[in-house]
Amino acid sequence: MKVLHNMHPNDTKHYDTERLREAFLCEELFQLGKINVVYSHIDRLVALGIMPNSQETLSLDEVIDKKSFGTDFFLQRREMGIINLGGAAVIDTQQGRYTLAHLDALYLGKETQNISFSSLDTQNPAVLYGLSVPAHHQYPNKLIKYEEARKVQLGSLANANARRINQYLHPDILETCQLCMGMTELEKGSVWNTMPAHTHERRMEAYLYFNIEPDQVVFHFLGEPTETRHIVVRDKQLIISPSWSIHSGCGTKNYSFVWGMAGENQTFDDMDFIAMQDLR
Ligand SMILES: O=C(O)C(=O)C[C@H](O)C(=O)CO
Ligand SMILES: [Zn+2]
Repeated sequence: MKVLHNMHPNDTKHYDTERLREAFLCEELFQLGKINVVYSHIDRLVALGIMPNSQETLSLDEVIDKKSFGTDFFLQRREMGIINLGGAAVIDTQQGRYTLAHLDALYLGKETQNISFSSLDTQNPAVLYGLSVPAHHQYPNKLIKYEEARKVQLGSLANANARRINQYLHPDILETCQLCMGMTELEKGSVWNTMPAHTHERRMEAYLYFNIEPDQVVFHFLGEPTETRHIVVRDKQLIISPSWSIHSGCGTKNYSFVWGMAGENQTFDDMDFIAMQDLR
């Protein structure tokens, strides 16, 4: 399990490229036949990269032992959201079986047990991206199909930021303790996400970029609004963004990303927008 620590904005100003990448970026979350786990001390968010091949089932309990989390099983005191970025997947739990097509999502509430993952298509393995945070109430498990996610259209082609936000774990769709999760798709010809940039003091955020071709990159912008830095991000790489940091990106071509938030509130619009003239 990879562990990422908190960073202070005053320290971050002095980071060079390597140190920035170490603190904010996870380069290799997905490996065929494996479950990879990243533990961030920011709001105790855990990111999981789960890529079962069609021959074997991957069991969460085999990767996350009692010692790592101090509980009898992973979701004993946690909740989790999963979005499938690959081929069809089956997720089995003691409470039920769920089939996820490409871009479907699943919410697993506190106390869900015996979780395992398999791919249905030999040619096209499932690519399951999970986020988990502490939870103190049990809400029911729920499958959210891509079509059922709440759709919000933002930006314009003229500003190179036309994009669709798909909100899966959102208070209008289902109740969760704190986890919010969704996926943003940029239209062809649009390259900017989340600009004008914002922060939200009450929530941290994680961005998992995908649909980036091998010869393309996204420049992800982070830092305090007056002390911005960038990290070059490639396909299926993860950025962890503390609440004091902007989180925005500009690609060399259109791309998509999964965002997830945890913290004090679930009010999506509770953002402090940065005026363009204040960005530095
Ligand atoms: O493209 C966007 O804008 C986003 O996807 C914004 C994120 O959802 C976000 O930053 C929510 O706070
Ligand atoms: Zn945000």
